[in-house]
Amino acid sequence: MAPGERGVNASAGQGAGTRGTASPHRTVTDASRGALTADLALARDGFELDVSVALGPGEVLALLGPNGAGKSTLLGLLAGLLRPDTGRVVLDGRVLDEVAATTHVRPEHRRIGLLGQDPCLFPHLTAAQNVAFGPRAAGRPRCEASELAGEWLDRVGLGGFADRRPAELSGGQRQRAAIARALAAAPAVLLLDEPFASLDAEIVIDVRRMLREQLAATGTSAIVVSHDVLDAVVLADRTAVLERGRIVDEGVTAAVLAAPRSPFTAAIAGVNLVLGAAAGDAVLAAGHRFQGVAVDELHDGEPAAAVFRPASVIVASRRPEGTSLRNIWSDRITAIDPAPGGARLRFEAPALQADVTAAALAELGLAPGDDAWLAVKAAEVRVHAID
Ligand SMILES: Nc1ncnc2c1ncn2[C@@H]1O[C@H](COP(=O)(O)OP(=O)(O)OP(=O)(O)O)[C@@H](O)[C@H]1O
Repeated sequence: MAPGERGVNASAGQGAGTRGTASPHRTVTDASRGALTADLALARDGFELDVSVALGPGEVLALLGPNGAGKSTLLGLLAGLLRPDTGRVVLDGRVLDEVAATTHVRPEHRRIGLLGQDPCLFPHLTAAQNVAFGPRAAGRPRCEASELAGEWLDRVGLGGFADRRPAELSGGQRQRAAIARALAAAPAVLLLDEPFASLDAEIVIDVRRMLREQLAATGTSAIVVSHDVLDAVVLADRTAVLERGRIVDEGVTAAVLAAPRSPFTAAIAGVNLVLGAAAGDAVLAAGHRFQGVAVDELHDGEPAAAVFRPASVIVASRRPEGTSLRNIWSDRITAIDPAPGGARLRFEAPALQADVTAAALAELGLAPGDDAWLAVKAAEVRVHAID
């Protein structure tokens, strides 16, 4: 593959569509490294995971989803810490798990690194010794491993901190050292489970940028579990959304956010999502017709979604009269939350949100439990098919 060419082909899902092919961030340096396919099922205490994931060489996939969706379980299976009930994991042509053939490669021999939100550095070793640990364990001579550790600490911006122990580093520096340690072991795939969750917001920006640069420079494939949509936007080529053990949305990150298929995806994208049945360029849902602009080929009666921004919703205490607005309905307010410049009103059925200015809220005189009239211009509503 030519430098700069992007050869990604992640697909994950049980019926969820895969959107787009562009891959914005990656420069793949080793086309044969980090190609992962996994079909996995695991049932445990009432929870069932059933997913297919495919990761191209050097590709970064963001895995988003609500609490308890199974994100950490999936990473545990890929890392070899958990054994699937059924399924298969193949990395660069090598079978790591094949339940039918009782094949299971142990975690330390899979070439898959796992990094959690806690850096888990050895407390009694210096930063340099921590980073040298993987190369030493892989049989590199001490001086070579130490030289490599020095190079890695430079790469992650810790050049002057080689002799410090973890307790003498800040949280951000510890996570940088942990990323250096993970990458110094030269994994084909790096799994990151909420790697920035314990860091302050301003530090996250720098550490996230550093991680993106180093993944790209090394051509390491990665799956990043996160609750933060920015991780998907900044780090990932593609995004998959996991809910209740199934992948419900997957594709190029921008496409997933622009045309969400699940309420969780819509929430992280900051848009309203009304799921229903297609009728012309509209969606029939909750007894209303949401007229919009079709961005997909729609088939009457087939599942479809209407997507619009909370700021596009007009809120009134009386039914708007004599207007050209096509979409007008009433709904009950469940909550009013502060929002930049005013308030965000949450509604019951269909469940959606509207942003109003503080002045408009005062004029409306509405409170939770009240019914309000809502309207949105058809031009502001995107309608897409759900396949
Ligand atoms: N060790 C365990 N034994 C049994 N069930 C578990 C275990 N760990 C997690 N679970 C259950 O498996 C399901 C998936 O959990 P998992 O931790 O994978 O979700 P998650 O998406 O990573 O959630 P979060 O975002 O909260 O970390 C949940 O129902 C959880 O209660």
